[in-house]
Amino acid sequence: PEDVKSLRSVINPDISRIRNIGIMAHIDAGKTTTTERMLYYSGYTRTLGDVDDGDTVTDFMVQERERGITIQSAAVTFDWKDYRINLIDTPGHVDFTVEVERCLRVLDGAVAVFDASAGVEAQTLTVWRQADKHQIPRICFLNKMDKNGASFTYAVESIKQKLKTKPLLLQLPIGEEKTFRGLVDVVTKEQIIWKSTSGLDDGKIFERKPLLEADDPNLFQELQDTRNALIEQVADLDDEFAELVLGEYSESFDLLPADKLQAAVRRVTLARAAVPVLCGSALRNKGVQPLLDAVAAYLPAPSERPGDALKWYNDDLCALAFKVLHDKCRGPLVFIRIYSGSMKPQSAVYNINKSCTERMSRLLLPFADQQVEIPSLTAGNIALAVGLKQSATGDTLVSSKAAAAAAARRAGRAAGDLLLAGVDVPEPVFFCTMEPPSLAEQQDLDNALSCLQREDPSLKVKLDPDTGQTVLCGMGELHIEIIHDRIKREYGIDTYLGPLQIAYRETVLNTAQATDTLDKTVGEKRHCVTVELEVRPGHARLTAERAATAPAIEFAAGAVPTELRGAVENGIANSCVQGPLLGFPVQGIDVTVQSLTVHPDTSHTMVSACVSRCMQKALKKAGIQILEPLMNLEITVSEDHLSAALADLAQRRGSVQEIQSRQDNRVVVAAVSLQLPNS
Ligand SMILES: Nc1nc2c(ncn2[C@@H]2O[C@H](COP(=O)(O)OP(=O)(O)OP(=O)(O)O)[C@@H](O)[C@H]2O)c(=O)[nH]1
Repeated sequence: PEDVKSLRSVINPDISRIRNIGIMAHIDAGKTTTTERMLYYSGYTRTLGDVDDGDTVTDFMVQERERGITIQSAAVTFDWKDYRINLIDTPGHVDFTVEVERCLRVLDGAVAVFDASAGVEAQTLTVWRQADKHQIPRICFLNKMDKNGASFTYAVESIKQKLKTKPLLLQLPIGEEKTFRGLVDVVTKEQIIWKSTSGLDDGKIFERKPLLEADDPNLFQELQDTRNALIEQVADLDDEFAELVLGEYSESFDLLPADKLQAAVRRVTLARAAVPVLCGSALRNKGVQPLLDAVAAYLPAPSERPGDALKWYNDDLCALAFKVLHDKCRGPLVFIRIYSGSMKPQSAVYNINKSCTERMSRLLLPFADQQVEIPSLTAGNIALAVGLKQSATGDTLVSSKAAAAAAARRAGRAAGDLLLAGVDVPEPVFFCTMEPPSLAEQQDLDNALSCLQREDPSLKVKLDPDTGQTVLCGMGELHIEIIHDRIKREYGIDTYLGPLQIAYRETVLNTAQATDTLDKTVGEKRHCVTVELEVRPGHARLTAERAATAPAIEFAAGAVPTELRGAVENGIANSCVQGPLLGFPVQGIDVTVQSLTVHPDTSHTMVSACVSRCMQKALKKAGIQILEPLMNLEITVSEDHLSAALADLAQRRGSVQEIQSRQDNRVVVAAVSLQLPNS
């Protein structure tokens, strides 16, 4: 049909016209619905997809359609007016924060979507902090203005309080809840009303006209007040604008041209001094087009973002692989963000992380639900490369080894240091065994798991040394379930999952000393070691950084010759792999090696073995404590259910940190040790 935009429009738009943005939100705030509407209004999809029917473009994995939540973040490209928008759909579930983090690295800006009846919720706070860390300018979209309980004022206040940011009100809603029907544009002083045409109510048609006092005196007054406050707020944050306001327009803000205000709001947003706030209802098809205008107007182009790649590489290629998908027919598809230079199909790239050269066959643009083959792509863009076999999520790609060396010289660093990003992966908290239906399928299973690990660095796969079974370690129950599901659907292996277990840790309660001697003659040689050591609770035991780290080791003065330190450290590390109580890793301990006596013929392996055995003794004597993973949670309940929720928390040994009020509801902020679903 003709009304679907030609997908072969501009391939390489001017960099100032590119917007690489993400949508971040609490689960169920309406991210998917908003994305769908964006694609629809920009002309790339013919029908309005509906999440509830499981028929959307971005939620393309089968499991996602069934579960109705977004797991894999997919990049989608579309054009809005003269802008190329690359949208990276970030997941909202807490099991997938690693995915969120990875996507944030390639974004230049973000839209935070909120449920206007709930304000800022827990997951948004987490993602918001991650975006702070990556210095990403944002705009806020208060969605669900049509919903019962929706409140613009409440949501704005919650943004101010919880996100500790300065909201810039660029719009006001016309009506609220059932009566929500349009917006006031505070910058241009216009009203935007969506027309209910008979039949198709898809929100494509709306009217924009100046809001006059006669239209609605109260709303008009509200607009005046909000606009004056906005102007003062922006003048406070931007000197150039302050000069203008204090000079030419000091008599009347009314005459201040919209484009001057807009330019100042843009500067303030890019400087991350404040955050524009817009509102609407994606489901009711209201507010999405102005949101797209705001993305173009206020969020940065790739060239407006800080970064060293351009400085290092000049016009040479420098790109980041930020996502790997495995496609049945085409093999691995690697999503790539280009920071400098350009890319061509049928060309070689050098992967700095893997120190290898690879060839890509084709280059695709992920236009809405179609992938369009392209002849080249320049800096600032996002593409899909076909044919890269080694590159994994987080790898840096450049044109050649020589180019990497040249860039390293310019940066005054080693080539291996010029990586764009490493992804910090938190320690997994759940694990379980996975078995193929027959031994013959073990190899296929291993292959499937290694593909999945390339896509998802938060999935860990181990071999149980005692049973030889494959063990999956993941971020949550849902994470492991989805991996299981994908192995069945995508690789055709119906695996058996053992019971889910929690990845506990062991630590010591007290200080204890132990000595041990190992005396063994192997062949001609006598190996003889005596060690004396002390273990005690690590002094930084309870801080988060320390939590996952290896023991801190000290050597008493003169006790251990330098050439044997490695062997002693190995012995200590080995003893911490499996704690003496339940066999979980030992962490949060300090060790002092007080003395070591070694017969001249003794091998390093024997030294390690003796130290390890001595450690086990000391650990047992020191008394072992099990550490449980803790989960922070937020429970929203009505007043009537508060006591029941608190009782349930108490039963689970949860600790309540705070009870807040949110409109008519109460919000319990608590920490609970992670428990198995049916325990
Ligand atoms: N009343 C109302 N409901 C909405 C609106 N937008 C979305 N919803 C509903 O909210 C629910 C969640 O919407 P989604 O778009 O799936 O939300 P999401 O943030 O993508 O959810 P996850 O992918 O699971 O994180 C669906 O039932 C939508 O129909 C809105 O503007 N108003």
